[in-house]
Amino acid sequence: MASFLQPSNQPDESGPTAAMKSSGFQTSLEVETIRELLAIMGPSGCGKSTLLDTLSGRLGSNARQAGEILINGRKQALAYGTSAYVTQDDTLVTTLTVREAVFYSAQLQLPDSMSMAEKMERAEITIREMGLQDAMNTRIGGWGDKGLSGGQKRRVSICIEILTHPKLIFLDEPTSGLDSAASYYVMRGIARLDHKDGLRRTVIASIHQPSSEVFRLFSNLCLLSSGKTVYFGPASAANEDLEQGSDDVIPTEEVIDTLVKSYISSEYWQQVQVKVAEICKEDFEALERGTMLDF
Ligand SMILES: Nc1ncnc2c1ncn2[C@@H]1O[C@H](COP(=O)(O)OP(=O)(O)OP(=O)(O)O)[C@@H](O)[C@H]1O
Repeated sequence: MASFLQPSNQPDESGPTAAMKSSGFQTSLEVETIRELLAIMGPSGCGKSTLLDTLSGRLGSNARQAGEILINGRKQALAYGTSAYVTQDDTLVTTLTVREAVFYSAQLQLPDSMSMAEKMERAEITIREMGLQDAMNTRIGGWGDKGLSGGQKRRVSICIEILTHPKLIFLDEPTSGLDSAASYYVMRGIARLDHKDGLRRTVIASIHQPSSEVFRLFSNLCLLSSGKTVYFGPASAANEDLEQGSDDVIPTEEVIDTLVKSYISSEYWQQVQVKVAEICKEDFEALERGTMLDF
């Protein structure tokens, strides 16, 4: 698996890179997750959903935002179909089967240039990609009308959002309300997408208390505390970095301050700065050559 710090030699095959610098919420984050999964973690109220909303351009007008969000090193709006946002709530029509729900959605979302047969095929492939082939003809169901399990419903919601093959996928707590097995199947479906269809995606998910199996699926971790980044780097390296604590009782604010300072003076922070600068330079050079980075 490629490290998140490895430069891409083939920018035209890469997924998008989102970078957010020093927002007005005092969150400072640069995200580089080409072909990998980034977990945004932290205690309740630390700002996970806010960061996700900010990166995806969904932040409400009543919130103040500063800094900039760069996609592949450039300020640009996310074009229709290039990104998807899967919310915590499944808003599905309970009387439809999985096949019907995904196919109807394909008819609405996919371009007129695709034939009905192609749309049907895309729907079926997407259902299989998310491991729902055995539930293809099961009604979604709701209160008093037992249908799919919670985890299966979440996977149907994800199917509907990935029909257009977005390269940037935001997931807000995709495992909330699910047991550890269902959480694992949801996240494994997402993690395997690239391998199944060969399309490369950037996935950014806020996640609460993942099991160790789910955590291992993530390549990178952004750990927040009170809206500040206390760690951003390879998920596998987070343990050793954060376990160096002390037994002394220190006020929470002081601990957060120490963690933020320690992160900013760490090699991970330095490497992220270098990587973001490289991406911006690559984009500038691509612009000069007239070969824009593909999104
Ligand atoms: N960087 C920040 N600076 C200041 N306030 C922030 C910041 N990020 C989020 N907030 C505020 O903190 C509150 C909680 O944020 P948010 O809902 O994003 O947290 P969360 O981690 O997603 O919480 P939960 O896990 O409980 O869903 C919101 O009122 C939000 O406006």
